[in-house]
Amino acid sequence: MQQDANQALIKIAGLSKYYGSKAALKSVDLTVGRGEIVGLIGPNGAGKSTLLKAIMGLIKYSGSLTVFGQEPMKNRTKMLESMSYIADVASLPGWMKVSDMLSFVADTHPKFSRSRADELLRDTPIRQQDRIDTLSKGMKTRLHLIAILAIETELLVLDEPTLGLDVLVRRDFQDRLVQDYYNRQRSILVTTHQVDEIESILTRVVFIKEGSITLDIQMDELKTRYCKVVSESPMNFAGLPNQAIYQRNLPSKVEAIFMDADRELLSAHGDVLTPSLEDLFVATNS
Ligand SMILES: Nc1ncnc2c1ncn2[C@@H]1O[C@H](COP(=O)(O)OP(=O)(O)OP(=O)(O)O)[C@@H](O)[C@H]1O
Repeated sequence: MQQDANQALIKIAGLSKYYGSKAALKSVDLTVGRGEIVGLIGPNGAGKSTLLKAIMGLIKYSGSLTVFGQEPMKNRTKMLESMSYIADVASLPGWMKVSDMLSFVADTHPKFSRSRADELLRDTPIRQQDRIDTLSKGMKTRLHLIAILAIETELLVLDEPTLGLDVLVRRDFQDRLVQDYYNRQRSILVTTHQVDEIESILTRVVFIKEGSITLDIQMDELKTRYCKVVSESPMNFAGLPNQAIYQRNLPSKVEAIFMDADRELLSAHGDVLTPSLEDLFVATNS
């Protein structure tokens, strides 16, 4: 499924998903293009996993959804040749040895590189002869990520990929993702609650809340449109053309987040900084 460079890999319009009378997704529109690393960020129960499952053709939905121009539920096998997915619950066969599991993936996935997997594995304490059920929870997740990283697909869909991993391994995984992205022009759609850690590798962020997308913005644009004012004394923004979208009063300082505000006017009130993704997430979900 080779596509031309400008074609959207994922195209979603008016996507809704109901569980009984409960709406998990409400008319979601989202397009993911080639070379993008998109972070799908939202509070618990926002609909992130549901959206990824729809993209993977694992659940029924209403609305329009194509991946590589195909409907996932109808062309799942073909679609999986060009994309890889890791769910938030790692499920590897515990009775297998690591080497057998990698051989199994090699036999079943045409784009799996066994030599790449072996190379990645050498940087970990996991040995080829280890039985999977003797590995710690974090090591199992790590093995799963290695298997996924060694599949050379154009699109990676990752649901909470680093859950349960220590900070060193999380950082290593993110660095490898970026290397792959720059080297191979892959696209990545990733959900995570580790907002602050993922921030540096994203090109775009999508906030989702109660089944609806509340913000969809390139990281560069986010840095120019939003700012954070920090002051050690109480701030009074009365009279400013833009009011803060969020204010946090701490014992030692006051922080306020603004959108499309005049930074020069704000500088009279405190230090004007670029908000972190976490700041923005809290501001838009409070
Ligand atoms: N199989 C299901 N049956 C009924 N309701 C479901 C099912 N799966 C998800 N939901 C509901 O749909 C909503 C969205 O769930 P989803 O798992 O997509 O959230 P999420 O953003 O991934 O949350 P988290 O960050 O906690 O993993 C929630 O209200 C959830 O209870």
